[in-house]
Amino acid sequence: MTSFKTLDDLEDGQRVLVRLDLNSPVEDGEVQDNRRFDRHAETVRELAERDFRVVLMAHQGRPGRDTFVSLEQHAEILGDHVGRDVAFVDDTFGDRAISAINDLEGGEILLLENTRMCDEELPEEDPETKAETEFVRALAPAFDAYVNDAYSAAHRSHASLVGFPLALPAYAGRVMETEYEANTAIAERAFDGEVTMVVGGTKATDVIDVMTALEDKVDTFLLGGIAGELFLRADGVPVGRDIEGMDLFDDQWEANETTIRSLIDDYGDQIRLALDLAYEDEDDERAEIEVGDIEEKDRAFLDVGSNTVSEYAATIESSEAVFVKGALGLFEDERFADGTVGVLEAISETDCFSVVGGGDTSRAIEMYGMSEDDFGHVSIAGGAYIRALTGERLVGVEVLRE
Ligand SMILES: Nc1ncnc2c1ncn2[C@@H]1O[C@H](COP(=O)(O)OP(=O)(O)O)[C@@H](O)[C@H]1O
Ligand SMILES: O=C(OP(=O)(O)O)[C@H](O)COP(=O)(O)O
Repeated sequence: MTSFKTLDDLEDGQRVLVRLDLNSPVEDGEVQDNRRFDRHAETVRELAERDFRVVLMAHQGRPGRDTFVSLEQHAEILGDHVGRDVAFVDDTFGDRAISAINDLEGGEILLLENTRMCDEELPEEDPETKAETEFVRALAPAFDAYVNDAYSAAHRSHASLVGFPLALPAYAGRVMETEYEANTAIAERAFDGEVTMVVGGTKATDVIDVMTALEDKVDTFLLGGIAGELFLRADGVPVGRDIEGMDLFDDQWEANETTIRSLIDDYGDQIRLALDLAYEDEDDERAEIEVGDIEEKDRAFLDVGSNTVSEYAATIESSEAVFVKGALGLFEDERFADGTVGVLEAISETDCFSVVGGGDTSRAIEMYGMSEDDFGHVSIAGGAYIRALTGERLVGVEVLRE
């Protein structure tokens, strides 16, 4: 279904430059292990086992932010996942990088420094301009082939993602292949039965964009999270009060009220809203209330209620395909995880085709002891996943296809 070349098309024994997305949370300067390392390790291991000289590029954070750090720690974490040494050189494309690349033997792995430490990486420019940068012109001649595995960064027109494919024969890595296929399935595949989409999380515009793009493809949207509350408010329920320190409702309501109302008017039959909601009572316990009994906007709701979970689970059970974007509640707090965990468990127990995306939502899978193997695909992409769902083409994928 794709027209890009994959690792199956690579001739053995070459010098390959591989772009990964190891962008990770950083706490007190310490890079946190996460599933991006685990997934990319498969591509890296395969290349090393096939005796390629493997040179890796990746980014971390953005200049000016606390998360903008060296990739030295990433080399160690990735090495643990690959089961082989991953050497590191603190240079992106200068003499030290070139010399470390030239010293590699077949089967050895080297990670270059954070691509965003190179001035030419970040400005969003077209692939032709990126291919002319000194970064690409200096590094490309040291390689026979370029592999892009960084699906989750493929919406960025940065040199390491779009410049090299014009300078070298270009291939998709295993993560790129799998993510592309799963995340475009909703737009490109025809399913025999019902297609259901669970939408929640904190960003109303993401939810609106997905619903607008997919109203022809999805039979039922199950709403929750902050986005679901904004739809309930449009439906006349007095909800949408922030918990202290958060500012999630009023600006989003102002910016999106008209669109939400017209979505309800146009596609009301496809949209299911919570029947009940959960909140924290005076004893700090989870309590629930039917939506019809809410009279005033006097408290923050942090999850959908148990009747909603049962209803949503029943819809999931009779679906042929289920896609998830966004959490149904504040699942990081165990008291308010029932909605998110309930729908994920329902998906994991049926044999429907399923894709779970969005960085935060997919974290709930391991937090609550579920297994990734029980889902069709768990995406490691955030922004790129949303773009794929809404039919937007990803520039990093397009250059590989060309
Ligand atoms: N009612 C709610 N109140 C506060 N936070 C919520 C609520 N519902 C969902 N969330 C939060 O939404 C986050 C996920 O939002 P978002 O970033 O939009 O989705 P994702 O990261 O899955 O793409 C979760 O971390 C969750 O805590
Ligand atoms: O983590 C990433 O995106 P995501 O947070 O949307 O999943 C990518 O590495 C892109 O990073 P960027 O959003 O700093 O360009």
